[in-house]
Amino acid sequence: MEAGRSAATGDARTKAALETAGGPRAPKLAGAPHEGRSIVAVDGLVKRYGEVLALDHFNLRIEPGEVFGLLGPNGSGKTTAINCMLQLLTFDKGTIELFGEPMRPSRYDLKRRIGVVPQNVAVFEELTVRENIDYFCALYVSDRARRRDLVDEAVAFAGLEGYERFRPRKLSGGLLRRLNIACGIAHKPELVFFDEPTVAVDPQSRNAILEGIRQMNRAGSTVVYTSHYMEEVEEICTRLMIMDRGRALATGTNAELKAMVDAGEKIQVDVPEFPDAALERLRALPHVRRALYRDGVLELACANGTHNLGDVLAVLQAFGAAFGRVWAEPPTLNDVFLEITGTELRD
Ligand SMILES: Nc1ncnc2c1ncn2[C@@H]1O[C@H](COP(=O)(O)OP(=O)(O)OP(=O)(O)O)[C@@H](O)[C@H]1O
Repeated sequence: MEAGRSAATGDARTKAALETAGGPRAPKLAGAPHEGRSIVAVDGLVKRYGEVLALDHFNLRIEPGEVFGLLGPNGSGKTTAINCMLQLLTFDKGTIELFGEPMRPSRYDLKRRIGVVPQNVAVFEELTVRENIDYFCALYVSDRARRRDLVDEAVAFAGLEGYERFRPRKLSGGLLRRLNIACGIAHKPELVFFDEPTVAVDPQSRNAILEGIRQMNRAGSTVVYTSHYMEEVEEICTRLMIMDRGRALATGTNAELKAMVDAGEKIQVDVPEFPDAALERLRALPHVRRALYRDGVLELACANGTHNLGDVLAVLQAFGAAFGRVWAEPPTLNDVFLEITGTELRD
């Protein structure tokens, strides 16, 4: 699902935010305890939309301080999982605890500690950038002076200085996305859900968004980040889950996931001429799993290691084989996904 300018309405977010904040007059509550407990704990979650099984006994644990990635192709259940956790959707089975407490639609004390950046841009067209941020911040923070500071900080955080008096329709797609983020995080939540925040944004805005998320995390927020872009998840997430068809397929750090499967480093070398004996020597290297030579290209699949390329080039040199372009690719999360599901993660 792609966010678009046509989706720029504050109504959806207001509903979510009011639900989340419990309204402007919701009581200010002291932080509930969650020391020593997962900040997110989901067990056996089942969600059906009629015939469609969107979440199939889904389990999840996220610890305080993590940038946790939910990575899966379109339709794998990422948004459904988030919306269930936020109690914006009812579900058929399972339990959800946030901050160590059972999450319920009426738990405004928990909802106030959460920020949500929804997949579809949801801001008010008739309000300026600053008014939009202030509006959403006011759902959580009633003190005007405090709010002024928070809005200033959110404007700076999202790189929206100079645009504060603009209405959303005057903003580029990337700036609109940044406004969407500023509206979701101005109240400085402890736990923030970002649902595919970089879909359809330019590279500059994308980098600003990812850097902003890192900063929030350094300042103490736990982040849940959904994406179908594996490069982004690899870049910013401390741990991640690969999802498909409503199920958690694998969870771990980048390195742990790659170590779980047989995916190794791929090496290709352009070699105009290559003797069979050299190919045999390559195949005898302990970390080389497969070596093929065809159409002037040497293709190797190696176990993960640090000296793969050096060892391969040393064999080429020993046989006096002249070589051209050299290309090496470490294993990617796509390889992990491919190995588990038999299909590509990329759309
Ligand atoms: N309101 C709905 N009614 C019926 N089916 C739905 C609805 N929302 C989602 N689904 C279905 O539930 C499954 C999970 O969808 P969901 O949007 O949670 O996936 P996603 O991983 O967030 O995908 P995307 O990246 O496209 O947003 C899909 O098969 C989707 O078609």
